[in-house]
Amino acid sequence: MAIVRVNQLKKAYGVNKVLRGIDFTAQAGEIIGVIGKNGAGKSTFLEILMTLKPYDEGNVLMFDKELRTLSQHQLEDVRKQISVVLQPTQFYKTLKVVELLNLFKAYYKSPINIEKIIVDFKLEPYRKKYFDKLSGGWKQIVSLAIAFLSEPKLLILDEPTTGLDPHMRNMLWTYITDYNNRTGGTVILTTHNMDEVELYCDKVMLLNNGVGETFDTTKRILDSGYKSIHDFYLSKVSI
Ligand SMILES: Nc1ncnc2c1ncn2[C@@H]1O[C@H](COP(=O)(O)OP(=O)(O)OP(=O)(O)O)[C@@H](O)[C@H]1O
Repeated sequence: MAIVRVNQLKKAYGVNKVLRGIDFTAQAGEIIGVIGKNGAGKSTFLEILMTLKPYDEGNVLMFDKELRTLSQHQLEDVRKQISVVLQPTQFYKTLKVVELLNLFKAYYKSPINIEKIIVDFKLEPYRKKYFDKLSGGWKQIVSLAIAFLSEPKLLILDEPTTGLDPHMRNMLWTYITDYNNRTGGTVILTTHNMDEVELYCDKVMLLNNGVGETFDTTKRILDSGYKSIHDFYLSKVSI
C-alpha cells in the first residue's frame, strides 16, 4: 500500500527552481533515505510532505489524498497520521523533560508508557531538567522521543542524527528500526551520513539538480557495482 505518492512535483522560491519534477513513492513499512548535497532541496521536499509548505505543480498524495484539494478538516486528518520533528519553540522553555513528555502523551492520547520512553531514550538523568537548558543533541533526542509518542503511520525526520554522538545515533536507529518492525510504520528521512543509509534504509532517493536522479533500493544500488552508498553518492554528485 502506498502511503505517499508524488508525481512531477515542482517548487520554486522566486526564480530559484528547487524541485523540478520529483517522482517518489513510499510504501507502507519502508524506511527511505533522501540524500543530496547542501541546498539540493531535501528539507523543502520533506516540508511539503509534512504539509507545511505549498507546492507549485504536480501531485502529492498522502494516504491516497491529494494535499492541494483537502479542506482544513481533511488536512488535520492527514496530519494526525504523521509525526515530524519540528524545531523546538520558545514554548518549551518553561517545561521540564518529563513534563513535556506527559504533555504530548496527553495531546496525542498516547498509550505509550512515559517511563519506557525515558529508559529507551536514556533520559533518566535529564527528566527534571528544563528543556531549554539541555545541550543541542539532548534537545534533539527529546524532540525525537516526542515524535515517537504518537506511534505514527508515517514518521518524517529531517537530519535526525546530525549532532548526535555515536551512542545516541545507534540508540536512535535501534528505536527507528524497532518502531518500523513493531508497527509497520513508514519512515522518510534526510541525512548526510551515507553509512546510515546503507545500514538502515530500504530505499534511497538521490536529489540532484531538482530531480530524483536515482530512486531505488539500497540493495539494487549496491548490487549494481558500487562498493558502498558513500561511493555511489560521490560518483553521482559533483561538488
Ligand atoms: N523559505 C525559503 N525562501 C527562499 N529560499 C529558500 C527557502 N527555503 C529554502 N530555500 C532555498 O532552497 C534551496 C533548497 O534548500 P533546502 O533547505 O530545501 O535544501 P537541503 O537539501 O535541505 O539543504 P541542506 O542539506 O543544506 O540542509 C536552497 O537554495 C535554499 O537557499
